[in-house]
Amino acid sequence: MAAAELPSGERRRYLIGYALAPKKQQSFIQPSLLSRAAARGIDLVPVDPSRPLSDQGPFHLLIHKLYGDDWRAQLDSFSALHPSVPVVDPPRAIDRLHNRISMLQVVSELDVPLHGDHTFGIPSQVVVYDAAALADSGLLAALRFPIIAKPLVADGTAKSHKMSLVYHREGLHKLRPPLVLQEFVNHGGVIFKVYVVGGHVTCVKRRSLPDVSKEILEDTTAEGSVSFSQVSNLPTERTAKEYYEDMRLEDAIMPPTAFINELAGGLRRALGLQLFNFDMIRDVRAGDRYLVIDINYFPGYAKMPGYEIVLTDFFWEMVHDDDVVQEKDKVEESNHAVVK
Ligand SMILES: O=P(O)(O)O[C@@H]1[C@@H](OP(=O)(O)O)[C@H](OP(=O)(O)O)[C@H](O)[C@H](OP(=O)(O)O)[C@H]1OP(=O)(O)O
Ligand SMILES: Nc1ncnc2c1ncn2[C@@H]1O[C@H](COP(=O)(O)OP(=O)(O)O)[C@@H](O)[C@H]1O
Ligand SMILES: [Mg+2]
Ligand SMILES: [Mg+2]
Repeated sequence: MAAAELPSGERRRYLIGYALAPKKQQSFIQPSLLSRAAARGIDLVPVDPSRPLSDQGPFHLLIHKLYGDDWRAQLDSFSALHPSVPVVDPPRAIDRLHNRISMLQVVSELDVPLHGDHTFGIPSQVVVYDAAALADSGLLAALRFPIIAKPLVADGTAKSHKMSLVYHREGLHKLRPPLVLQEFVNHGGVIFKVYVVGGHVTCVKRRSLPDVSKEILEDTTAEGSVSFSQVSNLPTERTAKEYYEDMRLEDAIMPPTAFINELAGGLRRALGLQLFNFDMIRDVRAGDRYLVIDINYFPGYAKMPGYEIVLTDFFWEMVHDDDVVQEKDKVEESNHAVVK
């Protein structure tokens, strides 16, 4: 659809403010996105988080991935002054993704119709708040090794991506709580990344950690742990050379589209978020069982095929929904005027 036309024949333009960290701006705000959006009458402009939002714009939509109380206060006062301007997404809904327990709780509680024999869930996990709990055999009894130790907080810092694969109980001593200890599930070295942009869903395959061999799984004396960070972001050549000599990513079979769409739609509704992705693995022990292991707010969309088109369509829909809201406001105002 082309940009909306005003009665004067001019094209109506829409201003979208983005509040993103410099690294995110660099990856997301590509010239190809700016030009695609501009052709639909949408201009993307950076906001200055240190200045009142109401002094900038006027915006038809705000998108953001910034943290902290100051930023939240900024958004709150902006929304109080401009209730009809959508802010994607509400900070309270994003918060849920900053803790690896509350993040996956949503998946456990999700009630969506199942597609055929395909099921979903999350790996078994426990949360550990302090060093004493790491020595508590009762707490750990429910877990089978190997496990992945993940920082409890997922706030986008390098530290929050630092993980350890732990083969044996002894390997736990080195860890620094607060942590989530999650069962490592063999999944054929392939992860499915499902990108959600409003009602749009795209699934891509990425390399993941390789399976742990039968020998190590059965070796009760296996020792130690291995640290790693952001496997899915490792350069392909290096990953392939180090881990994946036998495995071909292109051979991995995608989960059925209907299943992915149902799951993504259910998560979108339950989370109340428009912009996120989730990481999913297929449990090799049960072929049609998928486990969600991670949910990320406003992920690296530029790596999603055709991201410019998908994001521009989303912006267009958001600003036109806004038109509906503004029209509704006008109607309500005139109704009040009549009653008065
Ligand atoms: O840096 P990018 O573009 O690879 O995107 C990161 C994501 O990679 P992905 O799109 O899933 O491949 C990345 O996803 P993973 O954690 O690798 O699953 C995160 O979403 C990361 O955000 P944050 O550091 O957790 O706040 C994302 O980083 P930010 O750019 O938002 O900091
Ligand atoms: N339970 C698990 N079983 C097997 N591999 C996992 C599991 N959890 C995470 N991984 C691997 O570790 C990587 C990083 O874990 P993830 O929870 O996605 O953290 P991050 O937020 O840093 O991306 C995943 O992309 C996947 O390769
Ligand atoms: Mg991840
Ligand atoms: Mg993550």
